[in-house]
Amino acid sequence: MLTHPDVMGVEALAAKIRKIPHWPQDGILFHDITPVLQSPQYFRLLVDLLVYRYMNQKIDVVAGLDARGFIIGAALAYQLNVGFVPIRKKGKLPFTTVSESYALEYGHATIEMHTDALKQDSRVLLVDDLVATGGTMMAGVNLIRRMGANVVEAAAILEFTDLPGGANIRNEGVPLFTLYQNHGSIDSVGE
Ligand SMILES: O=P(O)(O)OC[C@H]1O[C@H](OP(=O)(O)OP(=O)(O)O)[C@H](O)[C@@H]1O
Ligand SMILES: Nc1ncnc2[nH]cnc12
Repeated sequence: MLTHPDVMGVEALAAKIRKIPHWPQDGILFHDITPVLQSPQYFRLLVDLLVYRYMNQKIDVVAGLDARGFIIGAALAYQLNVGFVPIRKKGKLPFTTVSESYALEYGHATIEMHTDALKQDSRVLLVDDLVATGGTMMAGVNLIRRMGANVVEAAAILEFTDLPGGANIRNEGVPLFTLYQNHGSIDSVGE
């Protein structure tokens, strides 16, 4: 039985996220979650915090966003004892798909989901690592809703408060949960 994970550990978990200035392009402060994943202690804390939040929410399936949402989402689905649905970048899924295009902080993208991935009215938990502009998360929400399923919550480790992504998602009536909020997607280092 899971005991309540140490919520005080969230600050330390967030501090494990490595910041890389000007990557992949000038002006972006890239938030790299690989140090969290590499740490047995913090990867477990991350998954346990989310398991604890959703274990009594009657989640039918976890959907994860390509690519970092796969890592967190798959671990979460396993612990919640539900299936996992990958929402992939365009051109990767072999069966018939539904797709959504959206704008990113740096560029544009299209994501896709298999047309048979979700049952009508199913209760879906959507997972990614972070919300910047919110374009990716919102596109995932739209795909799930277009398949007639419900987004119980969209969840991520981190939300950038200097971008309107999180607010935009909530304004669309989507419940969004982020473990940590941080002002800092735009790099001021060396400017
Ligand atoms: O809120 P947004 O502005 O949409 O940005 C957030 C998205 O950007 C990153 O993924 P990316 O598209 O870089 O793909 P990756 O996971 O394959 O690196 C991140 O993992 C989120 O999915
Ligand atoms: N600043 C950032 N760091 C990591 N991933 C991102 N995706 C969009 N913006 C990002």
